[in-house]
Amino acid sequence: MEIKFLKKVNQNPKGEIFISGSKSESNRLLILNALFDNSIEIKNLSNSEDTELLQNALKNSGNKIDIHHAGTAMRFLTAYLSTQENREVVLTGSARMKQRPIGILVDALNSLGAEISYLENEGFPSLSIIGKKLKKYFVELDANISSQYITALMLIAPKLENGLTIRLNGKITSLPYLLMTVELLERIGIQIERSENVFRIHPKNKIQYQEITVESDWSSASYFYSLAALSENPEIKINSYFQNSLQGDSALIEIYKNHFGIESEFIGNQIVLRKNLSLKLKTLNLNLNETPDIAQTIAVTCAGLKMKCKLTGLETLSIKETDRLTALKNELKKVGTKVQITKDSLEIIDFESINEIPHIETYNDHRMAMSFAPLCLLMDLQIKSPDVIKKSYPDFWSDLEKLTSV
Ligand SMILES: O=C(O)C1=C[C@@H](OP(=O)(O)O)[C@@H](O)[C@H](O)C1
Ligand SMILES: C=C(OP(=O)(O)O)C(=O)O
Repeated sequence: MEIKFLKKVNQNPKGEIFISGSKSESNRLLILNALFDNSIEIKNLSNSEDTELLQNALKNSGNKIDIHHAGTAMRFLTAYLSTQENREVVLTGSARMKQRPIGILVDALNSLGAEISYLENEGFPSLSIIGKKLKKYFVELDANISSQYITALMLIAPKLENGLTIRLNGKITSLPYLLMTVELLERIGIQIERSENVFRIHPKNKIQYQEITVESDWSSASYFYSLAALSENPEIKINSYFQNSLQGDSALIEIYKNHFGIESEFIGNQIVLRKNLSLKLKTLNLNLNETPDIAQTIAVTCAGLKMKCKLTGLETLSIKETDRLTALKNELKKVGTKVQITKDSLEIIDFESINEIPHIETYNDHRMAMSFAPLCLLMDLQIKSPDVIKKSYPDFWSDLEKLTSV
């Protein structure tokens, strides 16, 4: 097994990096392009493996698509393929993908007239999808498991004959991702009305040719906020970000300012991260239901700073690339951090000294590798299967090195 040895770095991180486009925005725009005759010229598309997998899947006209571990792509393609008349496809994925639930989306699509069935376990991939013209225009579904199901429906909605009214039941999880979908649809000229938990998406057959520049990925930026927080005098420049972000993870600006003293100065589309050393660190209480992908980053920042915290709203973490709550508990222990978890929370309760170099397991989860890496400012550590980072951020190791080897 490949291992990355990270030697303790003595310098303060400094330098400039260019992070590629948001994986979430890119994946939405690729589906919209497939539906609307490539009318969008996408600039700064994500170079993540997940986006590449989706791009290849959309070019694949065969009858089997393996989407590996790309959850967003799996959900969006399920909806997309179910509307492609005269096509029959088996949509499958990695072993982990076959444990990530998709029943809520499949039920919703089948209730609209789709013909999707399970090839292995009920409620989970692999799927057999027979493309159909979906004629109904009302659907309701539970919104508390994954917002990706709802986005998947919203993306195909304008192409349905009568558009689609979506009623969401229960608490909406990961809400900013839904709002991102709404804003992107509106940007390409689709009309949407919302009243509380009901979204009405109007039909549209054609859109105008246009260029959209994807903002760089905020979840990827989180690791450098953590790096800044764990150092004394950082000066990290990250590109290219917008003051009006569609990405919920841009909440990092406020979270790292208020709790870790990291100031983000916008200079055009560049953000310069510096540290305000006068902020007194206090126990952190945060609900991360709207920003699940930065939970690991924040937990590890707290561990590195020996700062107690209680992170809540984490109920979706157990069905992501791995069970992220259990993975965090196991690996934080190796860096001397005692953690208690419940099904929706993580609490750092104590710290102890460690006598050996931690070997961090990554559980096929890119975010486990990247969230632990900034600890190299404090200790030597080893990260197993470092290539996992390619799922969202193939340049991560070289960018980290650039900032820590000045
Ligand atoms: O729509 C999206 O692009 C995403 C939605 C979120 O998933 P859930 O809605 O399942 O929490 C997030 O965790 C994922 O990385 C990307
Ligand atoms: C959860 C994630 O991705 P996905 O659900 O698309 O596999 C992620 O990138 O953290």
